[in-house]
Amino acid sequence: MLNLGSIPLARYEHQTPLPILILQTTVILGLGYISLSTIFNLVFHPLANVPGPFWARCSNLWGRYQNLHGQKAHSIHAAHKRYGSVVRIAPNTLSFSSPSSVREIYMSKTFVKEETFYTAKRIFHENHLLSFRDKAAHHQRRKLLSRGFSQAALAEFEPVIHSKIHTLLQQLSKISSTVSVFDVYPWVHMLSFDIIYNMMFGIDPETLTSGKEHTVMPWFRSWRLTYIFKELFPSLETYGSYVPGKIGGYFRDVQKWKMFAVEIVQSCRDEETKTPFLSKVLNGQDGFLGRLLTDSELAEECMGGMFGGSGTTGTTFIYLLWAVLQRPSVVKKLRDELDTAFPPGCSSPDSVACSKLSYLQAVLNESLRLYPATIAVLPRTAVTDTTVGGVHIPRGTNVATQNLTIHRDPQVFEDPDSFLPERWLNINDTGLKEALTPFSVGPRKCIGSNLAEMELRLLIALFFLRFDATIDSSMKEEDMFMYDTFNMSPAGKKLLVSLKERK
Ligand code: HEM
Repeated sequence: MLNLGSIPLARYEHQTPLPILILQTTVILGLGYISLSTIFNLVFHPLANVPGPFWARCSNLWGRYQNLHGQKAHSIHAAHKRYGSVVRIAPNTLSFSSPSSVREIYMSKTFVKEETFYTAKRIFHENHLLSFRDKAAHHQRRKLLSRGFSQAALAEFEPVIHSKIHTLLQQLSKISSTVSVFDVYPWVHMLSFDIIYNMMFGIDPETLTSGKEHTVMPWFRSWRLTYIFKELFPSLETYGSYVPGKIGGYFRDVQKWKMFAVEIVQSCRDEETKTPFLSKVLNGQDGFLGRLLTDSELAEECMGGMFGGSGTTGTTFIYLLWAVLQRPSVVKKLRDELDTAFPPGCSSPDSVACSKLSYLQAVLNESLRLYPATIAVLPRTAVTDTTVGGVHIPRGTNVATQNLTIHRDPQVFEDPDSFLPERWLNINDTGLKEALTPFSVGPRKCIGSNLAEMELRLLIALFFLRFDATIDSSMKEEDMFMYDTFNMSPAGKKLLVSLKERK
């Protein structure tokens, strides 16, 4: 006998449950989207004819993956060697290797900072000088903050730099009298941290004196990880601190850092601080906003300044030691110049006297060339159709150069991979100078370049006048691999040296 009731039941039993159905559809649509966009990127995209690594032409994930592994600048450099002066490093992004393109891109009004990359560089939900994309807003903020980096502000600040370098050298001398080999890396970074913290907040964090990490330092390291994650998932900017576990922990650290910085700014305001930086900007109007900055905005600027000003100078000096100490003839020439300029019993070197030393400057230039603290691409987006190096750039395309490649251009720098300070002596070739862009160029050039150079010149002079140093034989090239996270640092995060006070 026919059982009519069994027919709908059987049909129901063969139906796929709704959640599985949704999942299947999502996967199919997702795969369809990825396949279509890959085909579009490879075949129909306006940049489809520009050469580049296959996966970079397919998807942005190539660059994100390189970022996560600190390899991006190196992979782009290798791509230029393989494919030539214009390389497609993401479906919508071109990298240029010729020094002339640096000026074409970074001095032109046709480009703005690229959105994902620079929004990720915000610290805690607000723009700071580095992250602004709007030109008018940036121009006014830069005008305000420039007061804090003026020649007058730096001259006022120079005694602090001297005193901090003096503390560093005392500590190094003390350590070297007890151990034969030690790691100079954390000490040099404490120096640059103490200097910039002092400049921004007018407070001495005394990490050099105590030899211990400051509370802020781990939060600061966490921030460098948050911007890598934010580039991958921009919505983490808003929700990051709610994510459980380690990744959310980085975002919560940044939150703590922000609260800490706001408190300091508040107390500086209450005490009408005399810090070289804050005293110049606390009571100045931001012309774009038409008002004073809030404590939160100021805190963000100080935190941005700390990012710009600590790892960068510290890392530059570490690489300078690494390069110079392996070359006794360079040490001798530097030392001869210093001994002549500052004979025993003479006053201590100051920034004006150091800026006149041509060999010292040559050594610094060569270190900034081979080991620029920012080796990475600095992406910009075209706001209208334009050209770079004769290549048509449609509106909306991202373009960039990176110092790792510009500074090793064999057409400008003979024997580009060798450390040769002599190339900077008596130069008639303006091309050489123009191709040295460690601080970038144009309206977004580093605002702290004068501070950085002043700090580094003094440190080089005082260090080499006082110590004989050698690199420990256990140090390997791999330890000094330039690990790229926008600002680079040596992969091994150490520099083992032996020091002796000079007689
Ligand atoms: C050797 C040391 C340094 C190097 C190699 C360096 C390099 C750079 C570079 C390449 C840029 C351009 C970034 C971009 O376009 O995305 C930049 C911007 C910046 N740097 Fe430095 N920097 C150094 C030291 C400093 C110091 C000491 C400060 C002090 C606060 C600082 C603060 C900044 C700021 C605030 C910006 C953003 C400027 C703007 O967009 O208007 N930097 N730096």
